[in-house]
Amino acid sequence: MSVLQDIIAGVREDLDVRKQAVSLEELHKRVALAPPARDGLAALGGTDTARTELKVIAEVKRRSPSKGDLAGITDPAALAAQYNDGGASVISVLTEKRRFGGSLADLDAVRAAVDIPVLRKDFTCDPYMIWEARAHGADLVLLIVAALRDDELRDYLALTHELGMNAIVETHTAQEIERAVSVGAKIIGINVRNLKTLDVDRGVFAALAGMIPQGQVVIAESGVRDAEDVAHYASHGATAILVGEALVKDATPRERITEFKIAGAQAIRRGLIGAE
Ligand SMILES: O=P(O)(O)OC[C@@H](O)[C@@H](O)c1c[nH]c2ccccc12
Repeated sequence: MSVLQDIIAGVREDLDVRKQAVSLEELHKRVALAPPARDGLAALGGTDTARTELKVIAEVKRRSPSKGDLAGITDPAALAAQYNDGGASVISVLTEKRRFGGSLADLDAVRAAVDIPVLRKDFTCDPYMIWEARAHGADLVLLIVAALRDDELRDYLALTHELGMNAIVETHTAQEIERAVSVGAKIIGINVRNLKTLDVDRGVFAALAGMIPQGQVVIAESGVRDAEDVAHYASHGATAILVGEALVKDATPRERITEFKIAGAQAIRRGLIGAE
């Protein structure tokens, strides 16, 4: 079994427990009463024609299969507030429990702490999880192409939009990008972490980003360590970067995000001058 299949098997077991506790009908009611979703696509610059700044999606990430414990985040709300103050456009909250140490409680805490859009980052493998995300105040969900068939990808994307949310459609290969584009994904993430080996190869972004049609939001996911990595992704066409480890381990994440935003904007400006 691949790492991804293995993770999803655990996600399904945990999901069964939650389904017993809260029925889909109950979630429908909660969603009907929830305030409407915020516009995550606009927050990521999806409606801009010219890219002048690099957006940052800052992640609340406690643990990962490749690195183990990353940070003992005692107050996810306080961390999210720092991300917000530093200039993040979206906060990502990992809710997967077994490998990433996350929870819906983390999502709730972050949702209550910030006004910007929040991404529920999980291994979406059932429509229930999309309803659940919305019921807990999420504005975006993650759909991983490698984990879904085309019909599922289409259905889940449609449900996400019906609930007023946006999806980040995550890819790793040229073929997955083609699938994401063909189902009409507006926000496409390229995760440079190989799901089989868990190795990071930042060159993957540069190799694949050009395949994504103009006008789509392109997110560089994983492996941002410093301003140089940020500049690398920005100069190869990223609209946004998704950063976890580097921020949760930093003593001053607010300042770090600001630094990343400056590095990103500079790289974009250099690219524009170079293209003249
Ligand atoms: O901690 P990093 O290297 O900055 O990576 C963040 C993010 O890209 C990573 O957490 C991630 C990308 N796609 C995922 C899917 C599921 C879980 C986690 C992820």
